[in-house]
Amino acid sequence: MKLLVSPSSIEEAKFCLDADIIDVKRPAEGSLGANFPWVIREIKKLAGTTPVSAAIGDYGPTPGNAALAAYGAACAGADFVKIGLMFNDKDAARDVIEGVVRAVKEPFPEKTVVIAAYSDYVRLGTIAPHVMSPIAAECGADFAMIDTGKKDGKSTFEFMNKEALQAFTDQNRSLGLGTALAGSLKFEDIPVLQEINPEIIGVRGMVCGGDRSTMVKAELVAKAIQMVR
Ligand SMILES: O=C[C@H](O)COP(=O)(O)O
Repeated sequence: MKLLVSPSSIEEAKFCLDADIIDVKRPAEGSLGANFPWVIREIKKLAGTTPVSAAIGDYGPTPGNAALAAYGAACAGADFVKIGLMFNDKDAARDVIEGVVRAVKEPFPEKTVVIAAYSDYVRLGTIAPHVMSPIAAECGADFAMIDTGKKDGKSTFEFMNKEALQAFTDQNRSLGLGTALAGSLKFEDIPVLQEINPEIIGVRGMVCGGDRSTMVKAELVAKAIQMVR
């Protein structure tokens, strides 16, 4: 299980260099809010051989917008391009995922596409993670992810229990997809996450000390790395 940490700036990224994946985002623009291409570029330089991920946003059914943003993130240097589906329509999900996969993989076949659905999909009225995964697999994406869509401090574990997260991870494995789990995860969730054993867990609030709108703290990143490895 690898640790993905989400800094929101170049300054914060300096505290995340020992994580397995550095995930560039702009929390002020939503759960998977996109940061600027120059920030992705600078963090990629800073990261050296550590893979860099970039969130491109929480999207409605707008495949053109999503594909262009995905291409932009890949051109800026992201090794992982991550999109959230903030709508509930299977056909539209297929269009968005197809667009994003093609935009990234045609020029950069080695890059990784991550499709996120939200653990709080019922309250958001968005596509369920287990419905999204088979579509992501059919379209050639690499990872299916769960995150919380509304960042109000409620954790993914408040919306999906261990069994549901395990079923999602197993389903993805059988579809040939990797799994990333996130959503206000806490240090005390790490043992159960290790039992579920997704390929990646993603954190921000945990390494900010609980409030994801504050700065990432180097000592909390070190603690998370030590607990995960
Ligand atoms: O990709 C993972 C997210 O950045 C998780 O953020 P969070 O832990 O604050 O919910």
